[in-house]
Amino acid sequence: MLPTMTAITVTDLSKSFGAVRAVDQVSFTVEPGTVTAFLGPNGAGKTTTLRMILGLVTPTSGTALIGRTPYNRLANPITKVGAVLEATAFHPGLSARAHLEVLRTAAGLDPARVNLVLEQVDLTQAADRRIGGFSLGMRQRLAIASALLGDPEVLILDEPSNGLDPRGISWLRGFLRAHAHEGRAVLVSTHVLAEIERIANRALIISAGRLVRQAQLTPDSTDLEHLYMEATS
Ligand SMILES: Nc1ncnc2c1ncn2[C@@H]1O[C@H](COP(=O)(O)OP(=O)(O)OP(=O)(O)O)[C@@H](O)[C@H]1O
Repeated sequence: MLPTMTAITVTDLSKSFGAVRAVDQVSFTVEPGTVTAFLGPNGAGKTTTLRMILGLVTPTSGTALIGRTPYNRLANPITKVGAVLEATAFHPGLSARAHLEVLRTAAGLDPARVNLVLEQVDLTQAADRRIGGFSLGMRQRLAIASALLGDPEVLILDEPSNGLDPRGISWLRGFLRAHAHEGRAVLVSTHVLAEIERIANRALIISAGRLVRQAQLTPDSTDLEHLYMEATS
């Protein structure tokens, strides 16, 4: 287990875009050592919530804390929180290794981290190729490698299995489970219920901006699809 444990605490978080109430009074915690699935229909407010936790969207009201600190006030955020968001932009002319090296240098991390995360996401063979030539799955692996670079205690992933092949999805599942077993907190937004059901300890279901269900999950007894359909009907 890690020496310092960090959780995510979201309290009465709301965000309006003009007349659209994208997130409405949402409160939840993500405990260390767990995988929490963040589920909900298209447009329910998942990405907006994750972006508020990461300080990329300013809440209309409410708070989102990493441990006891808002993301934007963390001393060296890359070492606390790793994030994979939708449609990550990379410089197409850089190699995967160069991209990671830029991040590593900016954050003052150990040079050995680059090879380590490349290995973790199985991109070592492609490390010196231009990102412009990468497939969607390879970009997704690079986004995950970037999130892992600072060896963070909290992982926030928006649709991380997007573009991954079956081997990649299986790897991701094992990886997220292992990450939580080490005492880290994992919050993962997904539409692939069958995938997340096998590894999540907890589900948060959001619909039309409101948190409509929180449930503990057990691998054998929970029918996540049923829970989801019921909560979002
Ligand atoms: N920058 C923005 N400006 C205006 N409206 C926005 C903005 N970002 C999100 N919204 C709106 O907020 C609502 C929630 O969107 P959000 O992207 O958080 O949903 P989501 O649950 O992540 O959806 P999906 O599963 O389709 O990715 C939607 O109605 C969306 O149109």
